[in-house]
Order: sequence, then structure tokens, then C-alpha cells
Amino acid sequence: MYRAGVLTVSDSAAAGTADDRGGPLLCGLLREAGLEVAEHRVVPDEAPAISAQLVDWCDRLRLDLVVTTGGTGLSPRDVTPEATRPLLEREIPGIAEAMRAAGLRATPRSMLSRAVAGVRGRTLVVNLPGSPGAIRDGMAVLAPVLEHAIAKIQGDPSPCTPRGVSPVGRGPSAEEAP
Ligand SMILES: Nc1ncnc2c1ncn2[C@@H]1O[C@H](COP(=O)(O)OP(=O)(O)OP(=O)(O)O)[C@@H](O)[C@H]1O
Ligand SMILES: Nc1nc2c(c(=O)[nH]1)N[C@H]1C(S)=C(S)[C@@H](COP(=O)(O)O)O[C@H]1N2
Repeated sequence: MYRAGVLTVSDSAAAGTADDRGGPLLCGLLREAGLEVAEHRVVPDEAPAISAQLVDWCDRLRLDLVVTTGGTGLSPRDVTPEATRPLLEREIPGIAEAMRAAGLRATPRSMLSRAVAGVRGRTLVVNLPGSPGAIRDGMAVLAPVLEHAIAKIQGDPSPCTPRGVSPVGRGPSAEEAP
């Protein structure tokens, strides 16, 4: 079973002045998607704190997946993408693009998230926005590709057969037709 870490990035949750609703929600959705949630921490919107946690989870604990929530927006304190991007060896722009695109169905503000996703070592790292709605929408996009993405990052040599994957926004391709 793949092991995940959940990092809530929120000044108010870290200070204890607001409940962290996003972190526990995200943990539950990851478990529903079949992952073990090995770590869950809350840090303030401070780049050094975010970076240190990501490096520890990717390099020391060698988690398969790290998902952050919060701090991806336009407030001056929002620095999660800036803290994440330099740590990535390869970006996966399609993940962040797909989550922003899907979120537009719920709110045009989806385009205001600057979330990034990518690979560090054997770990898939994904930023999500902080609101519970954004977490639900983001996980609906992410969950169907998680296992395949992690397997490929970790060197699974098997061919990428499209079978069993429901395409986003289209019918089956000729290749998939019976
Ligand atoms: N951990 C969380 N649990 C519940 N709601 C959250 C959480 N983090 C953010 N939100 C909500 O997401 C929306 C976006 O807020 P904002 O951009 O200010 O958040 P943030 O930088 O992610 O976190 P914060 O403001 O707590 O430092 C707000 O409505 C906020 O209440
Ligand atoms: N699907 C979805 N995406 C969303 C939202 C949402 O409610 N649903 N909120 C947006 C808003 S209002 C902001 S400001 C940005 C960044 O949020 P963050 O700073 O909490 O990361 O995410 C956006 N992405």
C-alpha cells in the first residue's frame, strides 16, 4: 500500500485560531483512494517550514505521495508553490492544469490557485488549495491517476494501457474500442 503525507499550510490552523478542516478531509479522501496516510502536519505559511517538511518526507521517509493543502493563492503570505517548485526534479504541469480546469466548474476562482505538482526522488508531490471544496474537487481529479503515476515514478516498466481508465471529457478512443 502506498504511503502518503498530508501537509496543511495555514497560518490560522498552525496558530490554533481556526480548525484545520482541510487536512483531515484530505487524509480521509486519500484513505478512500487506497493509500495509507503515514504523516499529517500543520505548518504556517512560511517557505522554510514548508520546504523542510517536504524534504524530510521525500528524502528521509521516502513517502510515495506528499499532498499539501493551502497557501497556493494570491495573498502576500501564500508561498506554497514557491516553496515546492525548487524541490521538484521534474514538474508535472498536467496535474495542476487538470485540477484548475475541473475546479472551474465549481468556481471561476479555481484559476487563482498557483498550485504545482511534480516528482522528487520516488515521491509524487502535489499542491492543493486550502478550502474543503477545492480539496474535494482536486482529489476527484487526482485519485484516478495516483496509483499509475506513483508506479511510473518508481520505475514500473509495464506499458501504459488505457484500459480501465475513464477518459476526462471524451468517449473511448479507437484504440480502446472493443
Ligand atoms: N486548513 C483549512 N481548513 C479549512 N479551511 C481552510 C483551510 N485553509 C484554508 N481554508 C479556507 O480556504 C479559503 C482560502 O483562504 P486563504 O487563501 O486565506 O488560505 P490559506 O493561505 O490556504 O490558509 P490561511 O488563511 O488559514 O493561512 C478560506 O475560505 C479559508 O477559510
Ligand atoms: N476547485 C476549487 N478550486 C479552488 C477553490 C475552490 O473553492 N474550489 N478556491 C479558489 C480560491 S478562492 C483561491 S484563493 C485559490 C487558492 O487557495 P489557497 O490559498 O487556500 O491555496 O484556490 C482556488 N481554487
